[in-house]
Amino acid sequence: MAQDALQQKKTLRQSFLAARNQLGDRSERSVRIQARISNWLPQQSAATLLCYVNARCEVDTRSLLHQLLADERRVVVPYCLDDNHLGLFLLSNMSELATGRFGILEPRHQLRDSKRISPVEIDLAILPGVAFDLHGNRLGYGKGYFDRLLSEMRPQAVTCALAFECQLTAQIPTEPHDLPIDYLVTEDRLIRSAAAN
Ligand SMILES: Nc1nc2c(c(=O)[nH]1)N(C=O)[C@@H](CNc1ccc(C(=O)N[C@@H](CCC(=O)O)C(=O)O)cc1)CN2
Ligand SMILES: Nc1ncnc2c1ncn2[C@@H]1O[C@H](COP(=O)(O)OP(=O)(O)OP(=O)(O)O)[C@@H](O)[C@H]1O
Repeated sequence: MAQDALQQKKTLRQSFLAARNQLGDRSERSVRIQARISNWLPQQSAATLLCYVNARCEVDTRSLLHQLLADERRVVVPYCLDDNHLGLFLLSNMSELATGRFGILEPRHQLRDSKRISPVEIDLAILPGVAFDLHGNRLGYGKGYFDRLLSEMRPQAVTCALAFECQLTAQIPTEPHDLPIDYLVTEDRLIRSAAAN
Protein backbone atom coordinates (compact mmCIF):
# COMPACT_ATOMS: atom_id res chain seq x y z
CA MET A 1 0.00 0.00 0.00
CA ALA A 2 2.74 2.46 1.00
CA GLN A 3 4.65 1.48 -2.13
CA ASP A 4 1.49 2.11 -4.18
CA ALA A 5 1.10 5.61 -2.74
CA LEU A 6 4.76 6.36 -3.51
CA GLN A 7 4.41 5.24 -7.14
CA GLN A 8 1.11 7.11 -7.56
CA LYS A 9 2.70 10.26 -6.13
CA LYS A 10 5.58 9.96 -8.61
CA THR A 11 3.20 9.68 -11.58
CA LEU A 12 1.00 12.55 -10.33
CA ARG A 13 4.07 14.73 -9.72
CA GLN A 14 5.26 14.31 -13.32
CA SER A 15 1.89 15.09 -14.88
CA PHE A 16 1.11 18.08 -12.62
CA LEU A 17 4.59 19.57 -13.06
CA ALA A 18 4.05 19.32 -16.82
CA ALA A 19 0.61 20.98 -16.53
CA ARG A 20 2.03 23.83 -14.43
CA ASN A 21 4.90 24.34 -16.90
CA GLN A 22 2.47 24.63 -19.78
CA LEU A 23 0.05 27.00 -18.07
CA GLY A 24 -0.44 30.35 -19.80
CA ASP A 25 -0.98 33.78 -18.15
CA ARG A 26 1.02 32.70 -15.12
CA SER A 27 1.89 36.20 -13.95
CA GLU A 28 -1.68 37.46 -14.28
CA ARG A 29 -2.90 34.38 -12.37
CA SER A 30 -0.25 34.96 -9.66
CA VAL A 31 -1.44 38.56 -9.27
CA ARG A 32 -4.97 37.29 -8.61
CA ILE A 33 -3.77 34.67 -6.11
CA GLN A 34 -1.63 37.21 -4.25
CA ALA A 35 -4.57 39.65 -4.14
CA ARG A 36 -6.83 36.93 -2.72
CA ILE A 37 -4.41 35.99 0.04
CA SER A 38 -3.69 39.66 0.81
CA ASN A 39 -7.42 40.21 1.38
CA TRP A 40 -7.63 37.18 3.64
CA LEU A 41 -4.49 37.76 5.74
CA PRO A 42 -5.88 40.66 7.84
CA GLN A 43 -8.38 38.18 9.37
CA GLN A 44 -5.45 36.14 10.66
CA SER A 45 -3.84 37.32 13.89
CA ALA A 46 -0.55 35.56 13.06
CA ALA A 47 2.50 37.52 14.24
CA THR A 48 5.09 35.29 12.58
CA LEU A 49 4.48 34.15 9.00
CA LEU A 50 6.48 31.76 6.89
CA CYS A 51 6.29 32.36 3.14
CA TYR A 52 8.14 30.46 0.40
CA VAL A 53 10.15 32.37 -2.18
CA ASN A 54 8.85 31.24 -5.57
CA ALA A 55 11.01 29.43 -8.11
CA ARG A 56 10.41 27.69 -11.43
CA CYS A 57 6.72 27.86 -12.39
CA GLU A 58 5.33 28.23 -8.85
CA VAL A 59 2.79 30.89 -7.91
CA ASP A 60 4.76 34.14 -7.55
CA THR A 61 5.17 35.40 -3.97
CA ARG A 62 7.48 38.40 -4.52
CA SER A 63 4.88 41.14 -4.12
CA LEU A 64 3.29 39.28 -1.21
CA LEU A 65 6.71 39.13 0.51
CA HIS A 66 7.23 42.86 -0.07
CA GLN A 67 3.80 43.54 1.42
CA LEU A 68 4.45 41.31 4.45
CA LEU A 69 7.81 43.00 5.06
CA ALA A 70 6.07 46.38 5.08
CA ASP A 71 3.50 45.12 7.65
CA GLU A 72 4.12 44.67 11.36
CA ARG A 73 4.48 40.89 10.94
CA ARG A 74 7.64 38.83 11.29
CA VAL A 75 8.46 37.23 7.92
CA VAL A 76 10.27 33.90 7.79
CA VAL A 77 11.66 32.14 4.70
CA PRO A 78 12.88 28.53 4.43
CA TYR A 79 16.24 27.23 3.21
CA CYS A 80 17.49 23.70 2.56
CA LEU A 81 19.79 21.97 5.05
CA ASP A 82 21.84 18.87 4.18
CA ASP A 83 19.59 16.35 5.94
CA ASN A 84 16.37 17.11 4.01
CA HIS A 85 15.32 19.45 6.80
CA LEU A 86 14.55 23.13 6.33
CA GLY A 87 16.25 25.96 8.19
CA LEU A 88 14.09 29.02 8.94
CA PHE A 89 15.34 32.59 8.57
CA LEU A 90 13.82 35.83 9.88
CA LEU A 91 13.79 38.06 6.80
CA SER A 92 14.11 41.86 7.03
CA ASN A 93 14.91 42.71 3.44
CA MET A 94 14.85 40.90 0.10
CA SER A 95 18.52 41.82 -0.36
CA GLU A 96 19.36 39.23 2.33
CA LEU A 97 18.52 36.53 -0.23
CA ALA A 98 20.76 35.03 -2.90
CA THR A 99 20.35 32.13 -5.33
CA GLY A 100 20.85 28.91 -3.38
CA ARG A 101 20.29 25.21 -3.84
CA PHE A 102 17.91 24.21 -6.67
CA GLY A 103 18.05 27.80 -7.97
CA ILE A 104 15.74 29.02 -5.19
CA LEU A 105 16.43 32.36 -3.48
CA GLU A 106 17.62 31.58 0.06
CA PRO A 107 19.18 33.62 2.90
CA ARG A 108 22.89 34.32 2.38
CA HIS A 109 25.01 31.82 4.33
CA GLN A 110 26.79 34.38 6.50
CA LEU A 111 23.46 35.78 7.79
CA ARG A 112 21.79 32.48 8.68
CA ASP A 113 23.03 31.84 12.25
CA SER A 114 22.09 35.26 13.59
CA LYS A 115 18.49 35.17 12.43
CA ARG A 116 17.49 31.54 12.88
CA ILE A 117 13.86 30.84 13.86
CA SER A 118 12.40 27.68 15.39
CA PRO A 119 9.42 25.92 13.72
CA VAL A 120 7.35 26.38 16.91
CA GLU A 121 7.48 30.17 16.41
CA ILE A 122 5.53 29.99 13.14
CA ASP A 123 1.87 31.06 13.45
CA LEU A 124 0.98 30.81 9.76
CA ALA A 125 2.79 29.13 6.87
CA ILE A 126 2.27 29.94 3.18
CA LEU A 127 3.45 26.91 1.22
CA PRO A 128 4.03 25.89 -2.38
CA GLY A 129 3.26 22.51 -3.89
CA VAL A 130 2.96 20.51 -7.07
CA ALA A 131 -0.63 19.25 -6.68
CA PHE A 132 -3.45 19.44 -4.13
CA ASP A 133 -6.89 17.99 -3.43
CA LEU A 134 -9.84 19.68 -1.73
CA HIS A 135 -9.23 17.72 1.49
CA GLY A 136 -6.00 19.67 1.98
CA ASN A 137 -3.66 16.90 0.89
CA ARG A 138 -0.53 18.27 -0.71
CA LEU A 139 2.06 16.81 -3.05
CA GLY A 140 5.48 18.47 -3.15
CA TYR A 141 8.73 17.82 -5.01
CA GLY A 142 9.12 14.54 -3.13
CA LYS A 143 11.91 15.25 -0.65
CA GLY A 144 9.61 15.63 2.36
CA TYR A 145 11.07 19.04 3.36
CA PHE A 146 7.73 20.65 4.13
CA ASP A 147 6.26 17.47 5.60
CA ARG A 148 9.08 17.45 8.16
CA LEU A 149 8.65 21.16 8.87
CA LEU A 150 4.87 20.79 9.38
CA SER A 151 5.49 17.97 11.88
CA GLU A 152 7.77 20.32 13.87
CA MET A 153 5.37 23.28 13.94
CA ARG A 154 2.71 23.83 16.61
CA PRO A 155 -0.50 21.92 15.77
CA GLN A 156 -2.48 25.21 16.08
CA ALA A 157 -0.38 26.92 13.40
CA VAL A 158 -2.40 27.75 10.28
CA THR A 159 -1.22 26.38 6.94
CA CYS A 160 -2.15 27.85 3.60
CA ALA A 161 -0.96 26.79 0.14
CA LEU A 162 -0.93 28.84 -3.06
CA ALA A 163 -1.75 27.03 -6.30
CA PHE A 164 -3.07 27.51 -9.80
CA GLU A 165 -6.44 25.86 -10.49
CA CYS A 166 -4.66 23.40 -12.84
CA GLN A 167 -2.82 22.01 -9.79
CA LEU A 168 -6.03 20.68 -8.19
CA THR A 169 -7.02 17.04 -8.46
CA ALA A 170 -9.75 14.85 -6.96
CA GLN A 171 -7.56 12.83 -4.63
CA ILE A 172 -3.88 12.90 -3.69
CA PRO A 173 -2.68 9.55 -2.29
CA THR A 174 -1.41 9.97 1.26
CA GLU A 175 1.19 8.32 3.46
CA PRO A 176 1.14 8.41 7.29
CA HIS A 177 3.64 11.34 7.46
CA ASP A 178 1.51 13.61 5.23
CA LEU A 179 -0.22 16.42 7.14
CA PRO A 180 -3.16 18.17 5.41
CA ILE A 181 -3.10 21.92 4.94
CA ASP A 182 -5.90 24.20 6.19
CA TYR A 183 -6.45 26.61 3.28
CA LEU A 184 -5.80 26.60 -0.43
CA VAL A 185 -5.79 29.83 -2.43
CA THR A 186 -6.13 29.75 -6.22
CA GLU A 187 -6.84 32.38 -8.86
CA ASP A 188 -10.58 31.55 -8.55
CA ARG A 189 -11.23 30.79 -4.88
CA LEU A 190 -10.15 30.32 -1.29
CA ILE A 191 -10.80 26.75 -0.17
CA ARG A 192 -11.05 25.92 3.51
CA SER A 193 -10.23 22.23 3.95
CA ALA A 194 -11.67 19.87 6.53
CA ALA A 195 -8.30 20.12 8.31
CA ALA A 196 -8.92 23.80 9.25
CA ASN A 197 -10.02 24.47 12.85
N1 LIG B 1 10.05 27.99 -3.70
C1 LIG B 1 10.24 26.87 -3.02
N2 LIG B 1 11.12 26.83 -2.04
C2 LIG B 1 11.32 25.67 -1.37
C3 LIG B 1 10.62 24.50 -1.69
C4 LIG B 1 9.68 24.58 -2.74
O1 LIG B 1 9.00 23.60 -3.09
N3 LIG B 1 9.53 25.77 -3.38
N4 LIG B 1 10.85 23.35 -0.99
C5 LIG B 1 9.95 22.32 -0.79
O2 LIG B 1 10.30 21.21 -0.56
C6 LIG B 1 12.17 23.19 -0.42
C7 LIG B 1 13.11 22.81 -1.55
N5 LIG B 1 12.74 21.56 -2.06
C8 LIG B 1 13.11 21.02 -3.25
C9 LIG B 1 13.08 19.65 -3.39
C10 LIG B 1 13.51 19.07 -4.57
C11 LIG B 1 13.96 19.83 -5.63
C12 LIG B 1 14.46 19.23 -6.89
O3 LIG B 1 14.68 19.88 -7.87
N6 LIG B 1 14.70 17.96 -6.94
C13 LIG B 1 15.23 17.33 -8.12
C14 LIG B 1 16.49 16.60 -7.78
C15 LIG B 1 17.59 17.56 -7.55
C16 LIG B 1 18.80 16.94 -6.93
O4 LIG B 1 18.69 16.02 -6.08
O5 LIG B 1 19.88 17.40 -7.28
C17 LIG B 1 14.23 16.40 -8.67
O6 LIG B 1 13.36 15.95 -7.90
O7 LIG B 1 14.28 16.17 -9.88
C18 LIG B 1 13.98 21.20 -5.47
C19 LIG B 1 13.55 21.79 -4.29
C20 LIG B 1 12.55 24.45 0.30
N7 LIG B 1 12.30 25.64 -0.45
N1 LIG C 1 7.78 14.03 9.17
C1 LIG C 1 8.67 13.24 8.50
N2 LIG C 1 9.65 12.62 9.17
C2 LIG C 1 10.53 11.84 8.51
N3 LIG C 1 10.51 11.61 7.20
C3 LIG C 1 9.57 12.19 6.48
C4 LIG C 1 8.59 13.04 7.09
N4 LIG C 1 7.79 13.48 6.12
C5 LIG C 1 8.24 12.95 4.97
N5 LIG C 1 9.30 12.17 5.17
C6 LIG C 1 10.03 11.43 4.12
O1 LIG C 1 10.16 12.21 2.95
C7 LIG C 1 9.84 11.46 1.78
C8 LIG C 1 9.12 12.34 0.77
O2 LIG C 1 7.80 12.63 1.24
P1 LIG C 1 6.67 13.13 0.24
O3 LIG C 1 6.70 12.32 -1.02
O4 LIG C 1 5.39 13.22 1.01
O5 LIG C 1 7.22 14.60 -0.09
P2 LIG C 1 6.51 15.85 -0.71
O6 LIG C 1 5.37 16.28 0.16
O7 LIG C 1 6.17 15.51 -2.11
O8 LIG C 1 7.68 16.91 -0.73
P3 LIG C 1 7.98 18.29 0.07
O9 LIG C 1 7.42 18.17 1.46
O10 LIG C 1 9.48 18.39 0.02
O11 LIG C 1 7.35 19.38 -0.70
C9 LIG C 1 8.99 10.30 2.26
O12 LIG C 1 9.30 9.14 1.58
C10 LIG C 1 9.30 10.18 3.75
O13 LIG C 1 10.12 9.05 3.98
